[in-house]
Amino acid sequence: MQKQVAVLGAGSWGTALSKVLHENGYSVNFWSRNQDQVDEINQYHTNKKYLPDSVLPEKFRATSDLKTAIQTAQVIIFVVPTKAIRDLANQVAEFISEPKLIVHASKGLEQLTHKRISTILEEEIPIKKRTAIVALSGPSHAEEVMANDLTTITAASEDEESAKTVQGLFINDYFRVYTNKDILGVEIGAALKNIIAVGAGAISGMGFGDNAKAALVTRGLAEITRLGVAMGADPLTFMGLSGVGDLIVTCTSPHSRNWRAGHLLGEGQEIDTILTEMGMVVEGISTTKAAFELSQEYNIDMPITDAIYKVVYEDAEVKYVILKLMQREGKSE
Ligand SMILES: NC(=O)C1=CN([C@@H]2O[C@H](COP(=O)(O)OP(=O)(O)OC[C@H]3O[C@@H](n4cnc5c(N)ncnc54)[C@H](OP(=O)(O)O)[C@@H]3O)[C@@H](O)[C@H]2O)C=CC1
Ligand SMILES: O=C(CO)COP(=O)(O)O
Repeated sequence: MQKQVAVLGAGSWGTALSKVLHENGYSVNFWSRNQDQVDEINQYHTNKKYLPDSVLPEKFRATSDLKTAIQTAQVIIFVVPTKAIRDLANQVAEFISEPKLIVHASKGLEQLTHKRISTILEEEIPIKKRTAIVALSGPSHAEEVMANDLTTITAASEDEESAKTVQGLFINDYFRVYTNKDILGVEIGAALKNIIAVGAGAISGMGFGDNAKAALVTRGLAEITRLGVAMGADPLTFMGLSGVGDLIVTCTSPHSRNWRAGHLLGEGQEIDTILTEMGMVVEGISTTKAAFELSQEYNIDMPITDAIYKVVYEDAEVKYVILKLMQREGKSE
């Protein structure tokens, strides 16, 4: 029997992933909570708010009926902002009558609990209602996937067979999927790279150049790895797609909302204004607080996260904290 896949969340990434699945021949229950958006997708084949320059395949359909989307699917993919995952998972669990493969493609840490997304899903979807949990992550701007630009990504799970199932769902000539057993490392890399991307945008907004960008990416990778390893991740995971790969893509591209938010911060705008005007999720802002608190809990030195925290949560001037980073005592690499 051909698999039916529910994709929950019709922002830019949910739309792009649904398009890949549709092109791979799967039946996609593409769910949005917004009926106007569902009507736009079904009638005009566009999703103007989130992907203004893209056109969707003509036969592609969306729905606002969550219950049917869940009940007719064998695989359920969550692609909503991290802060929406717990509540949505709780609703979804109500509709599950037989075990489903649970996947998520979101990148963040729950702000209050500091929990990873797979942990939230484990807590909200009872074990008898799921076969496994897989995280799908890697360097992948939705806009480029919509244009069939070449993309690589990783499917991470403690259950290797389920990771391979997800690999099989998505892999095609322009979208290459690897598997990885270290879901903890993959989720930590995915969440924390957004903080470094805010920093990369900020130094660009302040007018600094490529040397500064390279410094931030490299030292950002070092601090992400330090925390990830302390939490139990394999250090090599951070050399992969969800570590250095995603750092490169988000720290060097105006496609990245995290980079764009940082750029505006660097130009001197206020964070609240930036987030209101952006109208899309900027995960790095809430993850900064969770990562800052985790760095204290694990007693890990994370100077870049600390700097961004001071700007976003303590109103420090961005120029001041970036220059302070350079004035720290000399260290061994
Ligand atoms: N964009 C990208 O290129 C990539 C994004 N990601 C990750 O994917 C996740 C989603 O990002 P993205 O699609 O870009 O986000 P967007 O901001 O583009 O869209 C968010 C979507 O989630 C929906 N949503 C928000 N809150 C809720 C809720 N409480 N219940 C149901 N639906 C909700 C929004 O609906 P509404 O319009 O009604 O508010 C919207 O459809 C993030 O964690 C991001 O880091 C990962 C890889 C690439
Ligand atoms: O995660 C992404 C690309 O891999 C998208 O990053 P932004 O959320 O910053 O746009």
